[in-house]
Order: sequence, then C-alpha cells, then structure tokens
Amino acid sequence: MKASGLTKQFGDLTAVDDVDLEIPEAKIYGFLGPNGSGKSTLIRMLCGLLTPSAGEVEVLGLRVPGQAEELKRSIGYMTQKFSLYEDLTVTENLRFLGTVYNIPRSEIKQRVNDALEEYWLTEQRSQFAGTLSGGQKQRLALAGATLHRPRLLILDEPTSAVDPQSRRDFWDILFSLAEQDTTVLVSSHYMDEAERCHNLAILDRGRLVAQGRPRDLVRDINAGVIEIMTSSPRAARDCLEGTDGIHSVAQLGTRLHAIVAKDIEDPAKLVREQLEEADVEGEVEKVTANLEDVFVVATRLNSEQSEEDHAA
Ligand SMILES: Nc1ncnc2c1ncn2[C@@H]1O[C@H](COP(=O)(O)OP(=O)(O)OP(=O)(O)O)[C@@H](O)[C@H]1O
Repeated sequence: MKASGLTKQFGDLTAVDDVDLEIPEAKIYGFLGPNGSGKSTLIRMLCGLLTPSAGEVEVLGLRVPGQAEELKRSIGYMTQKFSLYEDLTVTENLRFLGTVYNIPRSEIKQRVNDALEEYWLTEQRSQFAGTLSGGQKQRLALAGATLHRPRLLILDEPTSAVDPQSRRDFWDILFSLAEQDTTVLVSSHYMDEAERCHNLAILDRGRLVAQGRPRDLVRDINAGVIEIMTSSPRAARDCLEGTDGIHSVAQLGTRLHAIVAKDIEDPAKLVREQLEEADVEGEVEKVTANLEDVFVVATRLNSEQSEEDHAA
C-alpha cells in the first residue's frame, strides 16, 4: 500500500499536508498524533472514504480516488463511536451486517457463529447490544467490521473507551488478524498502543513528522534524553524549562525526562549544572528514549520547520 503527495484541504485548513507513505501488507500500521493532527482524515483517504484534494493512493492493487467504490468492498472500518444497534441482540446485529455486506444467506449463520466464538461473545449472543460492557461492545464492533473478511481493516481510535485489560485483549485479536493476512491501520493517541504496532507514522498538524518501526524511532531519536529522579520534581522542572538547549521536560511520577538538543555534547552535565545552580537535588542519568520522547522531538522539529517556512 502506497500513498504519494496525499493532501486534504478543508477551506483554508490543510488537514493533511503532502504525505508520502509506504505501508506493508499483513502488518499493524499505527498513526500517532494529537487531536486534530489529521489522523482520521488521512486514514479515511487511504481507504477511499474521503476524496483527497491532491495525491494518490494505491491499495490492494486498486487506485484511489479512481477505484474507491471497488475498494470499499474489501475494507472493514471501525470508529471510536459505537455504531451498532443497541436494541438489537448481538446475533441480530451481526446477521444484519451480513446482509449489508451481501454475504450469501446460506453462509451468514456459520459466519456469525464463527465470529461469536472468535470474539468471545458466544455467552452474550442473545443480549441486547446496548447492555454489553465497554470491552464487549468494542469486540462486537470489531466482529462486525470483519464479518466480510476484509483484507484491509481500519480502526480509528478504537480503544478510547475501554479499560487496559480490554485493550490488551483487543490487541491480541488484532495480532491474530494480521497473522491471517489482514493489513490493519489503527490511529491512536496512546503511546502504549503505538508501541505495539509493527510500524508507525507520527503526525503533527497534518504533516508526517516521523515514520518507522517503534524501536528504530526510539533508537534513532535526534536528541539526548536525560532522566532525573528527584523528590522535588516541580522545582527541577521550573529550573530546567527555558534553559537553552533543553527542548522540553515531562514528568512521569517522581521522574522527569528532559529532552536535550542533539548538538549539546554532554546533555547530562548540562542538566546537572542547572539543578546545582538552582539548589535542587536529584540523580541525573542519560537513558534510552521512549516513544513519547520521539513524539516530542518530532513535533518540536515540525514547529521549528513551520516557523522557518512562515518566515521565508
Ligand atoms: N469535514 C471537515 N470539514 C472541515 N474541517 C474538518 C473536517 N474533518 C476534519 N476537519 C479538520 O481537520 C483537522 C484534522 O482532523 P482529524 O479529525 O483528521 O484529526 P485527528 O488527528 O483524527 O483528530 P482526533 O484525534 O481528534 O480524532 C481538524 O482541524 C478538523 O477540525
């Protein structure tokens, strides 16, 4: 799957700005970005649900926008909003979707039974969808989105309303779908979810600011990451923020992560000196970056680039 020069304008707003992507098949590909960064707009263009203002997509051997109608039959789509009928039972919802997808009548029953089993909903089969728990609703939505066995599955922030255990279960299902040859595109603003994807694109204000395997992104981060263990995180933060060469400081419990510009030769020394000057005690250590650090650096470089573009 390949996209080139993909752009979407809504009036004056460029929601997606000249994005090139190469997405491998039968893998889970994640889109990470804050609210409004263009994730939904981008994935909707990738699967032919939204016509791009410019650019092209080649997916499952079809071209979008030209062959978007044909493509729609091969995709499954699930959004964060529960879109099934609350006053139909689990089975009725799935049967109904079977007819929408034009699955032959003789096959629907078997498919629905298989889906109930695969998505652990057999016990709830006669329950009204509206009375399911958050995690069960989400599995039902996924069962519905995959009933016609799509080769491409699109999930737009699918796990925003469920607890961590349900999220883990959900991801187990996604991995087994990918193993069965389904390409999965998933948008999220959770770092722990992004970490699970085989590949990841980071978006910021419509631009693609980084892409790669999560562990490569973390390894190749363009900055030094310094961890500070301190009993006065507030004071440490105050003295580090605004220091030349320190891009940002994020608090994770009693630890702080300071992201230091890559041209600073000894980032730990810079942090130590700042703390000493402000009389704040703490242990300082250079650490391996995490995805949140990658995200901070990528979005920061993007704002600097935007400012330069603006000034030019
Ligand atoms: N149909 C539309 N008309 C006008 N503006 C739109 C439309 N759809 C999206 N936008 C705007 O485009 C930008 C990107 O929105 P999009 O929904 O793609 O972001 P997102 O990263 O998916 O955000 P979220 O995490 O909040 O879902 C936003 O500023 C949004 O207001």
